[in-house]
Amino acid sequence: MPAPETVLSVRDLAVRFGRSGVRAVDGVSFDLGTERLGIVGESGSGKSTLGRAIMRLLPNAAHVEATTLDFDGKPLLTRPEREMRTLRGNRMALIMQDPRYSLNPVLSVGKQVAEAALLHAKIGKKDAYAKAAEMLARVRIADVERVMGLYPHQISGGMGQRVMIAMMLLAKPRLVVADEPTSALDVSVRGDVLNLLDDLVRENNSGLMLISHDIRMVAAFCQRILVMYKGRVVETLTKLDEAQHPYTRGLIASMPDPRNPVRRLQTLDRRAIDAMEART
Ligand SMILES: Nc1ncnc2c1ncn2[C@@H]1O[C@H](COP(=O)(O)OP(=O)(O)OP(=O)(O)O)[C@@H](O)[C@H]1O
Repeated sequence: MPAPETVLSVRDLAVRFGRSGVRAVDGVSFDLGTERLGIVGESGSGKSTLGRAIMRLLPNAAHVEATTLDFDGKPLLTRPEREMRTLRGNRMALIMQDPRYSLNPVLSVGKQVAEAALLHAKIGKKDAYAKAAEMLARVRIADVERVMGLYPHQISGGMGQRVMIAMMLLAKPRLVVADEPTSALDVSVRGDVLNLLDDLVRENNSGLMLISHDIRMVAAFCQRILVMYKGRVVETLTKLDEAQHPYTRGLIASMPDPRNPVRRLQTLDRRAIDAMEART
């Protein structure tokens, strides 16, 4: 029986696309507590597939297997889709790269945050708009009245992520999966969005999976990092200078270092990485 603070328990999770397809996720195991866990890897390493498998949001062509995939101590893989929909709207939340795809395009920002308030804050219609305005101010949107009247296509990516986080402050999810939540944003607002995400998970005692290709950003924000290569976890780190695997070192060397921006970036030495993987 997992400890009460275990949000998610994953053992031997594997995902295949198509009958004979390669394993996009291959034997991944980890526990997530009420912590910030980073999932990093290059493009195609299986990060998003892992996040979506946990949310049960993969297309039908995906075959998902695991010896354990428990959320709050209960198995996820056998839950009916109806239950999953309820879970996703309440206890589990997904933040994607472009928030405009997660927001309802035909509802104004004010209306959709007010609907979230009606659903989760157990208040009447009259108070829902006031609550929505309060939440939008909490995510540091300055001109709340104006923004409430806008539609998702009229707001910036950074504003969209703030609106998503405002709705999650109402839903109080136990698990937040954030898949590249800042990669489409201007550098100037990335830090603000990460800080809001931090407030969200701290306030609700949630577990956070932060998926990103940017190992430096993840290391600055998360307490633990799983490094993925070809669907497998090759290394778990708490700090970048613990990295032993040539792939992890390659990922670090291939990302710009804000303290040393003129350094020449390296490319991955795939021969060394594959030789190391063949030994394990
Ligand atoms: N719907 C799908 N059908 C078939 N193959 C897929 C599907 N989704 C992902 N894959 C494959 O699974 C592997 C892992 O992809 P995934 O998107 O999880 O990687 P990623 O690390 O998140 O990369 P990126 O950062 O580019 O999104 C890739 O080889 C990809 O082509």
